[in-house]
Amino acid sequence: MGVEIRVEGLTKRFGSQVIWNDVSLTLPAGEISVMLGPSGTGKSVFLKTLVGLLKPDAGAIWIQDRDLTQMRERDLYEVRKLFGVLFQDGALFGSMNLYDNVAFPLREHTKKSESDIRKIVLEKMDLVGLTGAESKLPGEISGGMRKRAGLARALVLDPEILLIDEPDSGLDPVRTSYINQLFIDLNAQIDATFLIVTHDINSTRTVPDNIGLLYHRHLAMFGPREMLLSSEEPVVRQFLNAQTIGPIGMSEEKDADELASEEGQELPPLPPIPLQLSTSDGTPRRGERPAGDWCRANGITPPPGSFQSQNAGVPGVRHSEPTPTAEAPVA
Ligand SMILES: Nc1ncnc2c1ncn2[C@@H]1O[C@H](COP(=O)(O)OP(=O)(O)OP(=O)(O)O)[C@@H](O)[C@H]1O
Repeated sequence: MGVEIRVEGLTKRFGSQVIWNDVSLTLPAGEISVMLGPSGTGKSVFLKTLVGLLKPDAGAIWIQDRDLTQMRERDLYEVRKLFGVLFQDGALFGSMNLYDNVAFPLREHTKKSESDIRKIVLEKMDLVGLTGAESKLPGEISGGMRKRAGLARALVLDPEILLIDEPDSGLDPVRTSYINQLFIDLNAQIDATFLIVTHDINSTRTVPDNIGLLYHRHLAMFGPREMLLSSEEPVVRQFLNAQTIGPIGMSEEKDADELASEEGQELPPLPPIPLQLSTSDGTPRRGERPAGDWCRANGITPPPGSFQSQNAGVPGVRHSEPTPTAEAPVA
């Protein structure tokens, strides 16, 4: 059973540099949320703060009625066991084979016997489609396989919360689709609360139950997928629809001259809201809602053509309904 995380008024600074200010949101238990934002807006810092690796300058992080920001190191150590974290590169030990990498947290944090460890490691490797690759070294496999090995390792302690930093960085579109499907299937199976940091708009439009956008040192918006995909708020609209017209420029904010030059230009229409990815075997997920539910409940007319396909509706989109399989190693 995943747990809810409630973030209240969180602020993080490094010296005089404010990373983000007064961030408040609730990651609903068992649901998949995505955090987006231009480079350098502090998405990774947000993940590290949630897991207690960085201390915020103000605010609270409530997990199971306890504020993580006020905990002593010993309690923090216990609470961290609720988390599984997948770092960008999988953070595998290069000299250990995949089996030993995945077994590592069990050997470090539990007193389980090697035969129990073996059962768990093989089960998690199977879950991420890596059966048979146990003896490979991280350097011998593709980036996608490394990420899945990192995911298996993040799963061995049966986390309630899974934090995933840019799972698609360095992956081609097909492998990104495989890993997206894997997240949906895993979420149904383990029912943990997922937070995924990504730059990939197509994944953002089809995978999560909720979307957040960090921009210009604050949380521009956080809410259900349909709310953000139908939003007319300029920053949200521009970012989620990968458009050039809007307040976001090449180096974060456009200046007054750049904005003035856009005056009178018509915004491209909002693309259709795609169907959300469903599990490969039809198993329902806790966060899943009927298509169009949020729009109906809030009296919003979705863009024409919405909820007709999983086409993400923005340039460069892929059509795919992948199922997880092993990938060929990259030479
Ligand atoms: N330990 C640290 N000490 C000082 N500054 C830091 C530290 N960690 C991150 N920063 C700064 O915080 C800002 C946000 O970094 P972060 O890596 O969280 O951004 P991001 O949104 O994840 O970027 P990207 O999308 O490019 O990965 C950057 O300016 C970075 O230099």
